[in-house]
Amino acid sequence: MRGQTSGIHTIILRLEMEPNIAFIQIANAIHETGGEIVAVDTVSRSKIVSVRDITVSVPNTENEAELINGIGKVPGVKIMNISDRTFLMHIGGKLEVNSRVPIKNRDDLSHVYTPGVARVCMALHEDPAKAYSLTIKRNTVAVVTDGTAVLGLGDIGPIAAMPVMEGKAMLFKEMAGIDSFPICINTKDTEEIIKIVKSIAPVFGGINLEDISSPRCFEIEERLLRELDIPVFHDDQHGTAVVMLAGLINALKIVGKDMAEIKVVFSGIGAAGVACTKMLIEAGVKHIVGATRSAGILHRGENYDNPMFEWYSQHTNPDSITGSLSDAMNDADVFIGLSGPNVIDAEDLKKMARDPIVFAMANPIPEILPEVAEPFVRVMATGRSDYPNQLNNVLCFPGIFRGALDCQATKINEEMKLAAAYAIASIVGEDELNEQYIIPSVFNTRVVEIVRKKVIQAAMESGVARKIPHEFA
Ligand SMILES: NC(=O)C1=CN([C@@H]2O[C@H](COP(=O)(O)OP(=O)(O)OC[C@H]3O[C@@H](n4cnc5c(N)ncnc54)[C@H](O)[C@@H]3O)[C@@H](O)[C@H]2O)C=CC1
Ligand SMILES: CC(=O)C(=O)O
Ligand SMILES: [Mg+2]
Repeated sequence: MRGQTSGIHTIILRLEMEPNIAFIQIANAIHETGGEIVAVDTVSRSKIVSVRDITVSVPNTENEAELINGIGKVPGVKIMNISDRTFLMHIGGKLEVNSRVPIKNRDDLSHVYTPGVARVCMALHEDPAKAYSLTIKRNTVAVVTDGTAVLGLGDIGPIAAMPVMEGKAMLFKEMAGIDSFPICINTKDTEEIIKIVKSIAPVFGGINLEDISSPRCFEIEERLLRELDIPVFHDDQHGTAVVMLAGLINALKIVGKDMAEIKVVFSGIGAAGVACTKMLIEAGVKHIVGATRSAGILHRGENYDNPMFEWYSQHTNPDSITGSLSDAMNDADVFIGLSGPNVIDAEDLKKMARDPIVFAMANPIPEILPEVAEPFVRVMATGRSDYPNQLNNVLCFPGIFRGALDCQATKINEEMKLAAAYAIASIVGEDELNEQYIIPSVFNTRVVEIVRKKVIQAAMESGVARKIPHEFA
């Protein structure tokens, strides 16, 4: 069984072993504590001692402690070092900045820097639009957070948010060739965040807002959208909504149900939950019910302090049902979780209508683990990479920004988001579609290109493209 703590967790144990030790003793000690040997490398070997690196995947941190304890008890084996592969990959950070033009001599220097650079500065002073051809603006996106809703970890602050933001920047680069940089801001004040983002905007071709908690994230995005002329995209809202819709389009084909007929239950009415709800309403879903831990099912009969709960209660739950999340699950066709770990159980799934679809998308621990849910559901998806059907906004943000940057869109509008959702769904062919494959892999190299094309088309048709890429001319 895969662990709840953080998905695949790999450690490398450096062991010093006396020559008479049978490796099977070590393998047994690992196996007994739930570990799985991934690789064995011999570092050195002599008549007295041999040193080996054993790479082991462990289900969770408790098993790791047990495993180390177990190996420590094998006679003639000494643990020399334990390294955690995840941490090793973070040493020194995950990003660096490279220059695109070599500086080999004085002449190069005088072109890329002073005095030559001054002429370029003046050209930009006369015509700021040239920033798209003469600076990094054309291909650079800021990944902006205040660290208040980092994955499902909550308000862990801007420093602790950095590994996620560096990760997002890596994904922009690896998947779509977009340069991006983490901007982790040390304030939670809405006005201050808006002011900072507006101040840094000249450098960037787009702003990807990330892991900013609700309801502040809605105002921050709305204001920036109005006040900036470059795309501003809150990934946790719209990237998630695009990918969720893509998954649902395909899951509904499997169960033979229609958007207009289904009943959808949401857990978690935050940034992602609200945006996904809006997207489903746009896609024609009529029957949506949302529930939160504190307020239960949101309904018209109640007044809520949270403005988004108020909006939600007015725009969903047409039958004004009341009760808990568990009550909402009665006869639901689809459950969408964008909240926290283990909020539903098998009993809740048993109450659902035929062929339940469950998207338990909370990271890193879903609302219900697939191994618990699978006996009771037809289609199961999570946000994680270690289960089938990964519904994660990484399928959207690289391609949607690639498209927006390539046509110098002033914004990423609803038309572009819907186009991205249908583009992602279309990658899974009718002959390939099945319960375990409703959404393309994040490593499917066609995703970015297809999303890019459809997004550019939608931008052109909806009048927000400032440039027509040559293949569309
Ligand atoms: N798979 C994906 O691509 C994505 C997944 N997510 C996940 O969705 C969740 C929510 O993210 P955001 O909407 O950005 O955060 P948010 O802070 O805006 O909203 C969180 C919502 O979930 C509720 N919640 C939090 N912990 C809960 C718990 N233990 N039990 C029940 N309800 C709980 C909160 O009350 C709030 O309504 C996170 O776990 C996040 O990792 C978010 C974006 C993308
Ligand atoms: C995937 C993502 O953006 C999140 O869980 O916050
Ligand atoms: Mg996020």
